Amino acid sequence: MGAGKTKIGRRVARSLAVPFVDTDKRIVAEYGPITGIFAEQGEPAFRRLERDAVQAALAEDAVVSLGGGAVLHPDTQRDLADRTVVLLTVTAAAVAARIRTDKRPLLANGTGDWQRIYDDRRPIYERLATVSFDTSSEPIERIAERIADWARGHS
Ligand SMILES: Nc1ncnc2c1ncn2[C@@H]1O[C@H](COP(=O)(O)OP(=O)(O)OP(=O)(O)O)[C@@H](O)[C@H]1O
Ligand SMILES: O=C(O)C1=C[C@@H](O)[C@@H](O)[C@H](O)C1
Ligand SMILES: [Mg+2]
Repeated sequence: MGAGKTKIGRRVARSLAVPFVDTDKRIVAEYGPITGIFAEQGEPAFRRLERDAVQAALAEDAVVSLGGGAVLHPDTQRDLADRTVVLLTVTAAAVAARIRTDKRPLLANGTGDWQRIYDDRRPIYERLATVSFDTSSEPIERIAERIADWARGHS
């Protein structure tokens, strides 16, 4: 969470001249704020909606930014196994300055939870990643350009 998937993903897509899809934004557009979905229906319900959004997005020819927990779904793990997956990492110190916790229900108790969640998920993120970029200390535009350059060389 807060690594820059949405902001950097959008710029990577623009640089590669392909469409951009953010699965969180699609869910919000259809069902309203994520905090409300978590509060009213619970996390498992959110994960089901998210899985549907991810499946639809991965059928498109696009740069897709996933929600931070999308990879928890086993079907998404399977789908990503043969895709180009860019892992964005960030240090706890850098993310503390970025995250507005009120928009992220899983961080309602503060950024201390961020590290715990990251540590829990790290093996999944790293297993699925084709390549990894750290976003802690460079501007968004610069990181996006490095990723787009990598992608052009990779395909
Ligand atoms: N390299 C960067 N340098 C400084 N600020 C950044 C950088 N990347 C992202 N940010 C800022 O951090 C915040 C979170 O970025 P963004 O929403 O893109 O993260 P995310 O990975 O999509 O998070 P989530 O998992 O919650 O969807 C934004 O306010 C963004 O402007
Ligand atoms: O890391 C997570 O589990 C989440 C990250 C966000 O992108 C949203 O999908 C939601 O707040 C849950
Ligand atoms: Mg995002």
